[in-house]
Formats: sequence, structure tokens, C-alpha cells
Amino acid sequence: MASGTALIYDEEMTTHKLLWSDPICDIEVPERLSSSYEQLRSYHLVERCVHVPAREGSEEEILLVHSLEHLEVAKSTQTMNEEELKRVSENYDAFFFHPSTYRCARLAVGATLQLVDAVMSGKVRNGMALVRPPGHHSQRNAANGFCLFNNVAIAAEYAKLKYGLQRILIVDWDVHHGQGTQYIFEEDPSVLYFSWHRYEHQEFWPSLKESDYDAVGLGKGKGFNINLPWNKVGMGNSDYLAAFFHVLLPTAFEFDPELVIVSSGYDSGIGDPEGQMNATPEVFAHLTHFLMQLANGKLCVILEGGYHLKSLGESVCMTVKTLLGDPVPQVSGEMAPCLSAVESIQNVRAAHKPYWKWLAYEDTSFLQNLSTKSHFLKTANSNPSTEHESKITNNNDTVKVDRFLELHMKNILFPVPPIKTATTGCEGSEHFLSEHVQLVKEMDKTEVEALVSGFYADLVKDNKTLLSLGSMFVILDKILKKEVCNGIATSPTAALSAAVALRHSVRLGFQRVLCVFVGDMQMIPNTEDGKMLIINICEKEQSGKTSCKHYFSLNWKEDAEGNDFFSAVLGFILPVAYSYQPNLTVIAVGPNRNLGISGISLLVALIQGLAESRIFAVIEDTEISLMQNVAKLLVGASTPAFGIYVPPTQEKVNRIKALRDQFQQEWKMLQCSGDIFI
Ligand SMILES: CC(O)(O)CCCCCNCCCN
Ligand SMILES: [Zn+2]
Repeated sequence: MASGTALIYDEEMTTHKLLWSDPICDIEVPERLSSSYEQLRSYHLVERCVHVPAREGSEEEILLVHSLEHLEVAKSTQTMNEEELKRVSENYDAFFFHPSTYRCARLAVGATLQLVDAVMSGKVRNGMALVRPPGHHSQRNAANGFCLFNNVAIAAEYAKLKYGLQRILIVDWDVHHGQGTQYIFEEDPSVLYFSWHRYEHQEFWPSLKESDYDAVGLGKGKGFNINLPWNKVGMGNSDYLAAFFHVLLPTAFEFDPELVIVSSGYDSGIGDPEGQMNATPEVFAHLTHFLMQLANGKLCVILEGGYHLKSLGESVCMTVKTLLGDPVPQVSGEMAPCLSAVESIQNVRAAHKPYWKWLAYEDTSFLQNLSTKSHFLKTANSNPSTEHESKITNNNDTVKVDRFLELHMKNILFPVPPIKTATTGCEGSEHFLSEHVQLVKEMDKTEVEALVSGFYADLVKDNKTLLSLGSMFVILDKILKKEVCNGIATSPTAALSAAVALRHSVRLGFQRVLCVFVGDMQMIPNTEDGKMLIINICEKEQSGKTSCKHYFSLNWKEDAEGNDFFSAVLGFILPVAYSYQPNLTVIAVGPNRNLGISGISLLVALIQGLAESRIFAVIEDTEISLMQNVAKLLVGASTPAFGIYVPPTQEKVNRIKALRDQFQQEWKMLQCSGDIFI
């Protein structure tokens, strides 16, 4: 299993710079690279990465995507004087040449390919390349938008050629549309390109009709180009997460890529003068964490834009920290996507319904009554409550943003707990013991009996249960004190252990405990006070207990051969969990589980983004192999194989939709269609 995170940076890429005055291009400065690298060093992240050197991309590699003419023009600029450089630059929209631009652009291509090689060869699991000039606007025969060669597009063609890959996912979270990348792959079904971008109904640069949600790809490439336009500024963390839950991730898991490449622009972050958005740096940790669960963790992050140096640096550090496997910090802000974002999400889902199985039963009836809808949206749009009031009045006030970020990041970065996982040394744990795992001592009986007082005392029949409860308390204490990040225990009665763990956690002071229980929960604690939120994934409705705001019984019987649980995890469980913002997650698997190991692994892998990755898992002690899988995930040793993707049946889609319709006002991250306002 590959491990380690590559970091590729070469100071020479700072030599490319603007020689004359040009208010459009003057934000693309060398300090973008050097200050990001310095920020990584200040958080001691550089030394934790595997250093991989950059190299020059060869002409042959550049010709994988670009025309010979484009290459020759670029090459010829090396010997030009300022006058000539200016003249050549004027042939392009928003691009500038410097005598060292060609050299830097070749280094940017080479650095990107070095990262692909390091990941594909298994030398590292993932990595980041800090490069400039960026790439995603450049086209076969033209430079554009600060980009000369399309680093990410060349990387995808290179990976197909050298490693025989047939499915590559490119995620472009830069705030501008990577039209260059779209043009290059729009007829290619082997490359799925996803981009969100500031659009404002075609007002915002590059102001192209083909940047809208209905540009789905051409010919065989139909369905493999996904555009999510932001028609307002001020989009924030909840909008970005909603886009992942309700558009990108379900598609990505169905596509099942062999490699994921990110066109990682941070101008979609708060403070950026181009993006004018409100998303804070820690959201990039969550986006990165989600993408790490694909392609067996093979993830290459390539820098594109980002023009507010402090915001850029913090977001780069959040990305690298997550690539290294650190716990994911709590995401800030109200978990409620704005109406405009939900409308864009609904439109892109409708546009892609014909191409993706997970959308087969998507309700697109809203397209019929579009007239009334657009009328409503105009009125809905007018009242501010459905739009984000922008936290920072205008992003151009750089110093104000610097101060905001200074304070904001203080409570985000906590010391990484030395030990990742605590366990009780239960059978099967010998397989994954490592320096990341701490064996906790057993608690003595009297102490345990004192803790399991009152309600549950009479339920504790035998010694075995008592001992398992004892070690559970020790683990929960360690998690609370942040001595460990997460823990796992087995139990002869997982239902009892979970119920005791929930009460104990609330008593220990956890204010919001999320419990995901797989199997028959038997005893269901009272969730009236909102200090717990329980999602019980069971085969049949629990005894008369209907779903309410803090208790959901999600009936799910997994299809035999594959894993159809994606739509429940991505379309329901994660949106509810992120809306709830727990500070502890308890995952419990009881007897006669109705989910396959891969479905449970998917759940555990994705839910680690919550509660600063504080998870306590308690597994029925008959489930040895499940226990080992979950333990490996908690240690961070592997990204699980999620088994064969099975699309959800209409009945299951309707069940999720019914729950969504019923609870999307309470848990707003469930929203993915604008109908809520009609
Ligand atoms: C890599 C990147 O996507 O960040 C580059 C953005 C280029 C923006 C050009 N703006 C041109 C405005 C013209 N009125
Ligand atoms: Zn950009």
C-alpha cells in the first residue's frame, strides 16, 4: 500500500513575471509560489512530505496537447526584448510573456508529470505540485488567462499513454472555468472533467456560453464534462460541500476513476480579488479528504490560481495537511447552501440525468414549469435571506482579510495527536498494531459498574460485556482529551455499548454526538435534547419509531453483489451529518448487519471529515474481518476498495428523496433542488 505525500516546488518558477503595467495580469505574481512554500514550511509541513524534484516537460510531452505552432511561438519568446514580448502577449486574452516564461512553463509541465509518476509508481500515495504559470485556460493553439501550457491536460494524456489508464477524473475547484481543459477533453469519455466557476449568467470572465451547466460534452464525451456555474458571488463552505455531495461525488464514485488530478485554484477562497467568494481555507481540507477516497487514494493536486497571498497560503497548507492524513478540521459557517447555489446544483443534475445511472430517477419536472419557477426564483432571489451576506464587505481590503484569516486559522490548527487510534487489543487487532495504535488498559470491574449506573446496569449480564464497556470508557476519555484521534472496540452487544457510549459521551461534555448504527439498534436513546443525532441503517422499520429531527431509521437492504450504499451516504447521511456539525461520531455495527463491508467502509472513510475526525467505532465481536477493515481505515492505513458500484433502485432513490423532502428545512445540506421555494 503506497504511503507518503510528494511535494514538488522549484524556485526557478518564480522568475516568470510581468515586465509592463497591465491591471489584468498584475495579480499573477511570483510571490504566489514563494509565500505558499514559506507558509508550508512555517507549519512544518515541508519536512513531512517526500521531496520530488521538478524537471522540464519535454517538447514531445507538450505536443500531447498543444500544436507545434503554439510550442514554436512559446519557444521563440525566450530571446525577445520587452517590446517584442509585449507584442506577442497582445495576441492572447490575459497572458504575458517574460524571457523566462517558456522555461518556467516547461518546469510547470515537468513538475506535474513528476507528480503523476511518483503517484502511479507507488513511490507516494498522493502529492501536490506548486507550479506557475498555471494551465487550465491554455488551449491547443493558444495561451490564455495567465496559462501557457495546460499542465493538467498534459498530465492526463501522459497518464493514459504511459500507464494505460482509461478513466481519469479532473476536478477543477479554481474559481474560473478551465475552458482550455474542457475543449481538450470534451469528446473524450476517458477523462471526466468537473469545474465550478464564478459565472454570473455569463457576465464573469471568460464569459462563455459553453461554461454553463448545459455544456455536457460532445459525441462520445457526452456526460463527461460537468460545469457548475456560480451565478452569484459570496459562495461559501456550505455551497462547495453541497456541490460535492449532490453533484461531483456521486458521479465520481460511479465513474470510478483510476487517477484523480485536481486543477487546484484557490481563488475560490475567501479574500481573493478575482473570486469574491467566502469559502474559508479549511473547506479545502474537506474537499481533498473526499477525493482521497477515490482511485485508491491516487490523487495529484496541481496549483492553478489564487491571488490573495494569505488566503492562498492557508488553503495550500490545509490541502497538504489533509494529503498527509492529518485529522480534518471542523468546517466553519452556517451549513446552509444559498438558493442560487441550489438552483445551479439542480440544473446540472437535470442536465446530466441522461448520462449517469445515479441520476436515472432524478425528478426534472421543474423544467416544465420553468416559467413559474423562474418567476418564483426572481422573487425568492430578491429576499436576502436566501443569499449569503458576504462576511467580508469587499475582498479588495487585503489587510482586513489578512486579519480575519489570522484569527480564523488560530482555532483551526490543533496539534496533531501523536496516536491516531486506541483499541482494546481485542481479537483481530494484532493485524494492524503499529506506532499509530495504542492499546488501552482494561478498566477494573467496580469502576465500570459505577459508570454503567442506573438505566443500563441491569442490562449488563456478564463479565465480558462489563470488560468491553470498561475499555470503551477508557477510549472515549482519550478521544475527549485529544490524546488519540479515534478508537475502536468490539463488544458482545454493540447495541448496548453504543447506547452506553452515547450517554457517557454526552456526560463527558460532548455537545453533539452523531451515532450511525448499522443493524438492529434494539434500544434507542432519547434524542429530544438534540445532543445526539442517530441514523439507524436497518433492514426494517424499528418498532414503530418513525424518523424525526434527531432520529432517522433508514431502511436499506444491500444488493448482494455490489455496493449501492453510495447514494445513501452521499445523498443523505453526509448532508445530515455536516448540517449537524457533531463533535464526536460513534459508528456502531450490531448483529445481522444489512450492509456489506464495502458499504460500511465507505461510510467510515467519508465520515472521518466530521468532528475533527474524532470517531469511536464499536463492532459486534462476531465481525472480525469488518473490525479489521474499520481499524485499518481509522489508522489511515488504506483507502478501502468500495466494491462494485451498483446504482440505487427507484425505490431506494424515492426513500432518500422522501426523507430529504421531509427534513431539508431542518438539515439544509440536504437541499439539492430549488423546489423548496415553490
Ligand atoms: C489560473 C486562473 O484561472 O486563476 C487564471 C485567471 C485569469 C483571469 C483573467 N481575468 C481577465 C479579466 C478580463 N476582463
Ligand atoms: Zn482562477
